Amino acid sequence: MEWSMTERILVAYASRYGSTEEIARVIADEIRALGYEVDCMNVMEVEDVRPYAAVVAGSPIYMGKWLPEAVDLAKQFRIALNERPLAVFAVGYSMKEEDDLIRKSARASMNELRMYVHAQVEGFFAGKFDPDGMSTSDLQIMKMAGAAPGDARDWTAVRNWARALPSVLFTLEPEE
Ligand SMILES: Cc1cc2nc3c(=O)[nH]c(=O)nc-3n(C[C@H](O)[C@H](O)[C@H](O)COP(=O)(O)O)c2cc1C
Repeated sequence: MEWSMTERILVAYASRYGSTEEIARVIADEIRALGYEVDCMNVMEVEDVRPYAAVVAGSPIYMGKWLPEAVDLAKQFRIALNERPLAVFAVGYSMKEEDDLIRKSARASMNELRMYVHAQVEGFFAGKFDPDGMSTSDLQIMKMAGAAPGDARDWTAVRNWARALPSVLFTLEPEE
């Protein structure tokens, strides 16, 4: 099948405090800069994935798992998602450090998702911990985990991942 540059790509994200949304928007901008049409929206706003030639979906990791609404997207649209190229990414604060165990647990955050869909590409990005505006219970959990506030997002890593996506997903380099 030939993919035309006018076909649309969906970037869908879940996000509790906005840091994953910002990563999704940068991913969308990078793909757009390659000449593709891109829609970027919260997973809860997605009505159908069939208008899209490919889908990129991401969620932050909370207590070792994707947010439920992001898993729901995969569950609800599993047939259509398995019929088109799919890339997924997880955002977690633990990933500010490089470590086999952290990697393993980040990969495990997608276990439930993998029950429904098969993604061709998986990405893992460090997130952000900003106590401002955070719920008391979430703040308590982060404090108990001994996390220090900070923004560990690596925009170069995000951009590089996004830029490589169309050629990987479509196995076709976009035309200049
Ligand atoms: C209650 C709570 C639990 C979290 N659990 C994890 C976790 O299991 N693994 C991880 O890497 N990060 C964890 N984080 C960090 C978030 O994934 C990180 O802050 C992310 O950037 C938040 O994304 P958001 O701003 O889009 O909601 C947790 C944060 C909170 C507040």
